[in-house]
Amino acid sequence: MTQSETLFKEAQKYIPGGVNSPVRAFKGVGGTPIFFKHAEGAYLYDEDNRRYVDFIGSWGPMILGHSNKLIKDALHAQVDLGIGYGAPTAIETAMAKKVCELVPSIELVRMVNSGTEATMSAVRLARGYTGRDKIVKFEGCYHGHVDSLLVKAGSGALTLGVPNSPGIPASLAEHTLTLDFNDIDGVRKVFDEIGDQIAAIIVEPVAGNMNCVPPVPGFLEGLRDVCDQHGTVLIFDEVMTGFRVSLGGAQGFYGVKPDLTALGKVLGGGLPVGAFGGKREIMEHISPLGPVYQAGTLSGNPLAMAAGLTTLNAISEPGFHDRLTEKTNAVKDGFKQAADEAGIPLTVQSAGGMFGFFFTDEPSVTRFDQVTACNIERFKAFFQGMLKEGVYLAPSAFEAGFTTAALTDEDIEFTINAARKVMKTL
Ligand SMILES: Cc1ncc(COP(=O)(O)O)c(C=O)c1O
Ligand SMILES: N[C@H](C=O)CCC(=O)O
Repeated sequence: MTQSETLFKEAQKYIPGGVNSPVRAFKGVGGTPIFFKHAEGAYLYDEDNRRYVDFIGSWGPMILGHSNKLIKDALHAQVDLGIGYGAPTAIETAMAKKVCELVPSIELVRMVNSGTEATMSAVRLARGYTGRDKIVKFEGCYHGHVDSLLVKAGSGALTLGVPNSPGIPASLAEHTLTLDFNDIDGVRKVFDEIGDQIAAIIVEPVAGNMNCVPPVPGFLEGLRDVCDQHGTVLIFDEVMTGFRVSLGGAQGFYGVKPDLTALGKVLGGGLPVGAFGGKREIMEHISPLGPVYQAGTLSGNPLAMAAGLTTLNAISEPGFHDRLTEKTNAVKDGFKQAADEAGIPLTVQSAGGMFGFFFTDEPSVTRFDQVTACNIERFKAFFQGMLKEGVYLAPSAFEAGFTTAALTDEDIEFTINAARKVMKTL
């Protein structure tokens, strides 16, 4: 037995399914999840001392790579000052200022502890602001495990076949309308009928929880237009895309301004952080300025702020995202070439520092039904083959992959050589 197998057996005695978040259980690919004990730069090291080139980066936050010295130093310095005070600190304001500078649609921002809290609070605010109950989301998009948003959801909910989770009252779910991602005509049709009842549209501007599906030209612009016409709040869930697709997130990359934005992942530099922010006029409805209640014992805690602000400063270095995108493109082109050489139909898509690959004949994947029609068995075999070769990809065909600044040319070459070898076995 490997150490991971032993540890997984023990974990299952005390933790549901042996994991603290479902996708980690490897149910989407089979086999035993790998237990890690150490990470450095582009690499993860498991309990059996095997090294893996990591393309998950703790599900996105580790954009600088693991155990980054700048972040470790910032954390050590903050620990010496105190771990948390439950009261205002200067670093929270510095963080909020930085977020507002990097994401110009955000005029006021509130820190929370996870992406889930960020989207949950943004939806509550949109409902409180408009006085309407209904919200629109898109099939295959995942916005955390928020009751109103776990309807036809992506990520682990899709991987495990429970996109509509039990435990959510029908009387709540009926306020969530789920439409097709990238279908602006479908959105317009619904808004023509009941637009005046819809509080918010929430969307992942690049869908990263049904693999990686960028918006088709006109989709995000169309959402902006529909929301303007109907007094509906447009929420971009940039928990995954924020500071990753570009320094200004997907909204900076595609040039469409939402009313509210949910952030997480990169924002916390690896610590548990989320945030929501946007137009001053809307954000002023949040407590204590306004009546929409929202709070958090550990919100804005100084350790998370130190790791997050250090990350945001580091990625603000000129050219950071160009270099990250180059790395992503090299991986993307390498996977495609490896597949072509082996005669395996593959489509690879990306946006900045995120990517996804689909075992399909379709030249591009823009719709949810195309995602689910892909060859999942081939994905599983590829995943397992790459794992054996020492490359750690997301353990589900419905998750995006992430590149980090720590990836070297040699790591990318190593990964592409592994892909060449594995593609030939599929
Ligand atoms: C787009 C998106 N929104 C929200 C979330 C929820 O974030 P968290 O897992 O930090 O609660 C995630 C990831 O889980 C995500 O990818
Ligand atoms: N797709 C999820 C977040 O982006 C994966 C993280 C998780 O749910 O554990």
